[in-house]
Amino acid sequence: MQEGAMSDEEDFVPDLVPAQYAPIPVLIITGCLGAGKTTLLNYILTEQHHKRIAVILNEFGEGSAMEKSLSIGEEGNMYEEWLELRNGCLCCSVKDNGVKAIENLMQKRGRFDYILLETTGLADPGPVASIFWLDKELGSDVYLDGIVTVVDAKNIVKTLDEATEEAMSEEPAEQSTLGTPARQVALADLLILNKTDLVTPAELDEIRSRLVAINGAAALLPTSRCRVDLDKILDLHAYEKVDFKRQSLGTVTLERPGSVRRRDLESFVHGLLWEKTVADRRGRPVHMLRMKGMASVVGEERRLILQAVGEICDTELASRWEPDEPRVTRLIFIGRHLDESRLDEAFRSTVPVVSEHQADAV
Ligand SMILES: Nc1nc2c(ncn2[C@@H]2O[C@H](COP(=O)(O)OP(=O)(O)OP(=O)(O)O)[C@@H](O)[C@H]2O)c(=O)[nH]1
Ligand SMILES: [Zn+2]
Repeated sequence: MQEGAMSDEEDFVPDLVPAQYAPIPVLIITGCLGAGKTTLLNYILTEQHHKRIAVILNEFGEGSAMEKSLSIGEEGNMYEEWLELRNGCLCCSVKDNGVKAIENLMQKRGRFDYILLETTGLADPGPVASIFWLDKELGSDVYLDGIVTVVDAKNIVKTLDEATEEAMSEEPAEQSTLGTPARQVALADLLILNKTDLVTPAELDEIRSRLVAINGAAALLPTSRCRVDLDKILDLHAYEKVDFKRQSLGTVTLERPGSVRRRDLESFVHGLLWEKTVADRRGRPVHMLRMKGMASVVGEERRLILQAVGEICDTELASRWEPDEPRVTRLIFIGRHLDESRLDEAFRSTVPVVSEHQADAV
């Protein structure tokens, strides 16, 4: 009830007070237990980043200095404690998925300009990521800058194999047979291949091809102790630009010059994600983990960005097309049972290219 009253009041505010704060980017850091997530956090915080960073820890592992320095709340309680870090950074630890922490963090607005959120090693990052689109109030405060998955080079092949076996024995037939480790890889915008000091160059090659087979769209940075160039991690803007350089087994891209109707595009995406209208040659419906897209929509000067994590989808208008920039629509899919020609066929038949003078038919 109070919340309702508050948002009513807020509705009047924009007329009187100019928007004071721009939405703050949130970077989700995920990866298996012990992969190096906290090492990455600590590294980012100690490097020069010219940002005031707020950190949200979603769990307590053993061992890391930062985690130890936080006292742990009672088991099962929603717990939150704030800690001032170097360079005016803030740190907070929570036992839930981090959304409540972000809401609370917003009360400290103005004291930070970037949020790092470390998920538990056992978690599928999908639900956390999609909350930024589902929760509209939260969505005006923060935006998802990207998902970084830290991979333990020493263990990843074994972890992927075991998790897939486990998932296959548990799940009923046509359900997701991808374990959490593979989902973490699939959802990544950036893969940090950590602990390269513990493997041979030949092993590294094998790991790379395993990762690329699951997610060929993510950038991949091999490293030790997460010492990566911060420019490659912070401000990813993974959901604003759509990069199509790579391709692989688990990744399909479709590209068509020209403009399309927004409603055609949406019905294609809905059919794909919800009605499962597209299947591979063996009749298995596409199991989409991630989709990113950028479209040129008739009658619209800005590019339309499409995003999906699992079945949750979001569209948003982004930057303007330059006057002489060729209009193009591109979609990238990461998932299973992806058959490029079937997808392309469905795309062509559902989303015809239309010319600008047909714009009134939108
Ligand atoms: N040899 C080696 N050890 C590393 C590297 N990166 C991190 N470690 C060690 O691996 C262990 C786990 O690192 P963390 O950063 O705590 O991993 P995490 O992903 O946060 O772990 P959880 O929060 O428990 O899931 C620590 O003992 C690190 O010092 C690396 O590149 N090489
Ligand atoms: Zn950790």
